[in-house]
Amino acid sequence: MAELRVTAVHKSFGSVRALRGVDLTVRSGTLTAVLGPSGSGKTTLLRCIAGFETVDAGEIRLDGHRIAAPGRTVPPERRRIAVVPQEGALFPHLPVRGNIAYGLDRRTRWTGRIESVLALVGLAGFEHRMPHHLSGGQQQRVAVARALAPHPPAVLLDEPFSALDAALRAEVRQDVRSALRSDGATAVLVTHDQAEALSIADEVAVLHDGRIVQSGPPDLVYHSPATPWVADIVGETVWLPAEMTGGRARTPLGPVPVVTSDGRPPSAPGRVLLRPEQIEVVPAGTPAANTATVVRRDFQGHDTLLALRLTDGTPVLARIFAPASVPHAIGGEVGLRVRGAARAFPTPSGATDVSRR
Ligand SMILES: Nc1ncnc2c1ncn2[C@@H]1O[C@H](COP(=O)(O)OP(=O)(O)OP(=O)(O)O)[C@@H](O)[C@H]1O
Repeated sequence: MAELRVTAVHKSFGSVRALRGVDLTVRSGTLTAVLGPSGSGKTTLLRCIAGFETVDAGEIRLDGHRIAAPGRTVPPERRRIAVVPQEGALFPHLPVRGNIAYGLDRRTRWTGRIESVLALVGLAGFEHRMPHHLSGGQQQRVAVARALAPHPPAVLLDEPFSALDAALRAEVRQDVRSALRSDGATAVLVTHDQAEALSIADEVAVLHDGRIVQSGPPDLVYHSPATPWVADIVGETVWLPAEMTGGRARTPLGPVPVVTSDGRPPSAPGRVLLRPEQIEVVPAGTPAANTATVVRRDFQGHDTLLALRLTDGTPVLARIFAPASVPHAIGGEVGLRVRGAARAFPTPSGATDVSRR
């Protein structure tokens, strides 16, 4: 397995600038999730890495070798990078074994590699099944086994779990993650699903309009987003207008300690970011709590996301975990307190975004 390094890559289609100077490094044996909304350039980036598209500027290196630059393109078959598409695209007329053997040389077919990659994805003993006798999740596991079998230098996964239903998706992605890890694969997964990116990647790279705007470990990107846009794309947000002085912010939820990306205490008006799990719901009338009215409930099984409105009209989201200790009927009143510090974005443009929710 090899390090993958994308440096200042640009790619346009006519007047559409799909990639505008992408920098991305995927360390050997790690998985990076490229997270971005529709049209941000995820598939184009994957296709440039795989060799299905040329690059207009910049370069891509795999294990130190330059595989793409303007006027220099190593063809896809010589890159040996494996691609797992959205739906497995298995050969329907071949059994599982035949599907995996397809890309292997004759000798490797009989080394036990097919059995070992099947075991890695949790399908030991499935060699003779036909694809139409497999569930969607099993088909995707076979697609991953097929990708890993020839020991490719890198594996690219293009929204590989999007066709699976929610419960199966969580299970298959964790199994695929551990298969990639056990095999030491260098992998890039593109997705627009923030939960997927945060849950399976070693690093998350956030793509916005053809540029990586932040990359780092999932907890860093979630807790210390570089911009308000990144904050919104990686999770639910509570934006509050704030006056900031000496490491504290005056907000509609009262005084809150704040942190900034450079560690310096902000001293400007702007807005602060909290995550819904930082909002503690207590009984209405609790001393030092802010009164709020419940306007919507989104029950998610293990937790519930509450949309609330403070008495001054400010919208707030709170995540409460089952079993809820405080009644929270729609239209009812509760008290709110803040846990931990807020992230400060001392920009005067804050009010516009706050009004979105
Ligand atoms: N072959 C092409 N010809 C013209 N425009 C293209 C082509 N491929 C992609 N684009 C444009 O480039 C931009 C980025 O597209 P891309 O498919 O890479 O985004 P994406 O993040 O993968 O989106 P999605 O999540 O919807 O698949 C879009 O504006 C798209 O319309």
